[in-house]
Amino acid sequence: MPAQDNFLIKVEGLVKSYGATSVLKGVGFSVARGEVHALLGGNGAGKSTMIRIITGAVHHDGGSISFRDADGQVRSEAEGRKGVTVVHQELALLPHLTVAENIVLPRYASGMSLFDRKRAFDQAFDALSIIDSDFARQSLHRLVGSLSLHEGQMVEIARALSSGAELILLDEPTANLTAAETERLFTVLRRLTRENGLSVVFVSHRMKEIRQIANVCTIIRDGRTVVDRQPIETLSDADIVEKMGQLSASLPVETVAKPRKRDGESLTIREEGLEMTLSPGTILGVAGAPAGPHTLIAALVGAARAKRWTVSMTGWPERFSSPRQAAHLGAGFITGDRWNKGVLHSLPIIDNVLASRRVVRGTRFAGTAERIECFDLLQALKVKAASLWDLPNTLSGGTQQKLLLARWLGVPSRLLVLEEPTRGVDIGTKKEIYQLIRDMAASGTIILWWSTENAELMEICDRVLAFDTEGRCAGIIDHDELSEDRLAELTGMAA
Ligand SMILES: Nc1ncnc2c1ncn2[C@@H]1O[C@H](COP(=O)(O)OP(=O)(O)OP(=O)(O)O)[C@@H](O)[C@H]1O
Repeated sequence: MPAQDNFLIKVEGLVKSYGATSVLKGVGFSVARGEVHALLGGNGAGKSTMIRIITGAVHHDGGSISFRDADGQVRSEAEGRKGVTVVHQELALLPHLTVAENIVLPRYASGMSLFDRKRAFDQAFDALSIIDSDFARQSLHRLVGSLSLHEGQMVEIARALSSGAELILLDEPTANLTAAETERLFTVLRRLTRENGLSVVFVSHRMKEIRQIANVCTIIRDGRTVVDRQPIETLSDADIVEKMGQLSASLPVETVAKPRKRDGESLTIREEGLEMTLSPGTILGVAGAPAGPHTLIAALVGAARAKRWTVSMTGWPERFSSPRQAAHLGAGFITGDRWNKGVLHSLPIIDNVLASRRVVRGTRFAGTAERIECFDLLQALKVKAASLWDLPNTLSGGTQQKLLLARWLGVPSRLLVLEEPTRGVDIGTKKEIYQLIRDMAASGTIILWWSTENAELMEICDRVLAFDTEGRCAGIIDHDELSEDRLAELTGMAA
């Protein structure tokens, strides 16, 4: 452990409230040079709030932040912050600029620098090549607005890695990255911490990845530090879960599955050379880089432009004409692009939760019965909101994800399509969500679940449809044959 004065950053007694809500109640946190530090805690514990205070985006009400240079000399907050960069859960890219412009923009922050296009493109190419040189070659001139969420994530991470920062704060960076991209990112982080003394703060709810990359961890619970700079290998998963106050995650999982309703309608999905019939209650996992899964998902939710896939189910057309038609006919959808396509930012929590019900039922306003329904749904998902009428941006990222899930819970659907449904959700709640989805399957709903987290697919799915990196179907694996190796082989993502 470094000497007391050798920390790059030290946060002490940090306090922050929003109105009557006390969020940080004296948090302490420090990061040494050259370490990968896991910052852990359940949804709403205060991790993002602390990160925003460190970067200066949010003011704190009390406590202190101090920065030191490599010689241990104290720096001003303004000077220290110059060495800090952050990748937030929600991407912060400018859609009307190209990929290259987005990557180099922070280097022109003074407003006085002249923009040298050739140099900028070279710098951006180098930055993006750190993660994926093919993607770098193809994408530099593309507008960021035309990128998928997954591509945007790579651009944002490349920008941070190439910024020359001494400290990178990564808030759930691997959601939307495939296993191979995550492995490449980790290789780069290991190299930069070892060779350049870069410090990394890694916020994640994916235990396996936390153990792969982090040396040390701090756990925050309800606005207070409960574990301070402890080497991660000294804590078992159960210890971490217990310290986070997530006892539900360590409860035994249901070993006897509920009997599934199998006598309803089956769904057949088809493309050239592939036909697959899903009986009611099937949970079909979808694995692989987004190119393939996205075409299938778009077809199932009425958003496809290409005519690659057709579906057949009684009362359904071969291809949905719109998302509205799909929803009316019983195909629900939870997008993986929470920020742009999921959360209704200017509407209160209650409207966010009831959105799907309103489309299906054709209602517009929240009556007393709907308010009670919304309240019950939030309770089922353990969402703590001061009021149903607050805006969703008063909730933490993982809690916003729960709002999207609440939208479809209990809505009688024939099919529910889920893209990374547990993104940013804490370990305890993940288990509860698995159970809720299993219950929906038991009532006969067919579930299609795309995830970049293989462990999750192996836990929840009856079968997995794997796509290769070109977007072609590479194979179907039954639950009993599922393994990390098999998934890596079929998706072309062996690390
Ligand atoms: N602008 C705001 N107004 C009111 N409350 C807020 C605001 N921003 C955050 N909060 C509250 O602060 C608490 C901590 O949120 P924060 O985003 O820091 O949690 P987190 O630990 O990052 O959670 P997650 O793992 O879900 O991202 C939450 O209860 C949240 O509702």
